[in-house]
Amino acid sequence: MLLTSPSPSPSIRHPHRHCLQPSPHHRHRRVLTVSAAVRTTRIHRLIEEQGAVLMPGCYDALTASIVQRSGFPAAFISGYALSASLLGKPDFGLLTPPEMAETARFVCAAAPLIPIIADADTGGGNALNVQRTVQDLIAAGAAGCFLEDQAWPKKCGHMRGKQVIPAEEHAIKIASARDAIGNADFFLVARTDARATSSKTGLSDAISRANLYMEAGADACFVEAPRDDNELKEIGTQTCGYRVCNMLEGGVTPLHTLEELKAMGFHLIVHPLTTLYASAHATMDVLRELKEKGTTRECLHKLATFEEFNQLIDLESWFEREARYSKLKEKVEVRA
Ligand SMILES: C[C@](O)(C(=O)O)[C@H](CC(=O)O)C(=O)O
Ligand SMILES: [Mg+2]
Repeated sequence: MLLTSPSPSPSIRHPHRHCLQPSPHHRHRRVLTVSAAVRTTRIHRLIEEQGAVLMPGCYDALTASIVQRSGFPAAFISGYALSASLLGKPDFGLLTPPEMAETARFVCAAAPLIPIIADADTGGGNALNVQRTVQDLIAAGAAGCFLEDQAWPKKCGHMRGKQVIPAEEHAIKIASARDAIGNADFFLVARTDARATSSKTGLSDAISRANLYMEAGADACFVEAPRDDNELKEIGTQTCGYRVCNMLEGGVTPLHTLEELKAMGFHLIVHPLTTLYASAHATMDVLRELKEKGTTRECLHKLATFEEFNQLIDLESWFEREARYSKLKEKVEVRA
């Protein structure tokens, strides 16, 4: 045993946690084994209650607050969407972990009622960088993170030209993330991008990596970019632990409903780019019209109204607060 994690607090056991049967997909050398005791976090509890959890992506306080108000039980801060919204750049390894942690602080404060998982990309370097990244996300209020095995600089999982680091190296990063988490309420998703590295062996390599990362201490695994339903089903039966599925509109994986994916064995269903694409589409549409016609008079139905938007950001509660402190000021002035 190379590394062990601190003993987690005793908690509920669940059937998906470990592969009890040796599987052909356990072909990587076991470099480390962490404690098999079971952890529980907000995300574990949600999965146990709902079976499968639908998690839209967000990229700022406003989108996070809309996700919460729309009644979703959890959200995901997408690296792709943050790279686009903060930098105006593609998901090409340009976004840094401190930028993600800083955004996570605003996002988590804006949607305090739901757990929010942040995209940690590759963790910013080796096992030590991973620990700083994880601790910054915990301090920001995030409920978990995705940590992927791409080589830096990484790329969006559905783009060409991705490379992965050796499986054992990523397993060590997962174990170091587990150590950094300690007893914090933080859910660790190990992602592998190995499916894209070979059309012949990519899927089985990805599955075997996912299982190795589960042994190293992840709470869930995420095989990125399966190509069809057969691949989804194979991942849903051959990987251990809870499973993440990524529903990217326009990506390489067919889109499915929550219920369909639940039946295939998935537990966290992420729609990372739905809010980003919806707002980009709506903005382009309305600006095209403004440019053409010189006014928005005829497309007001495409915009939130002044009242709607003020409601969204809870304006009334700020007027109430203002009034409360004005009254207090009057009282203080009368006494003086
Ligand atoms: C999930 C993801 O990591 C993200 O940053 O949102 C991206 C987006 C996507 O392509 O779906 C990824 O998969 O790399
Ligand atoms: Mg990402």
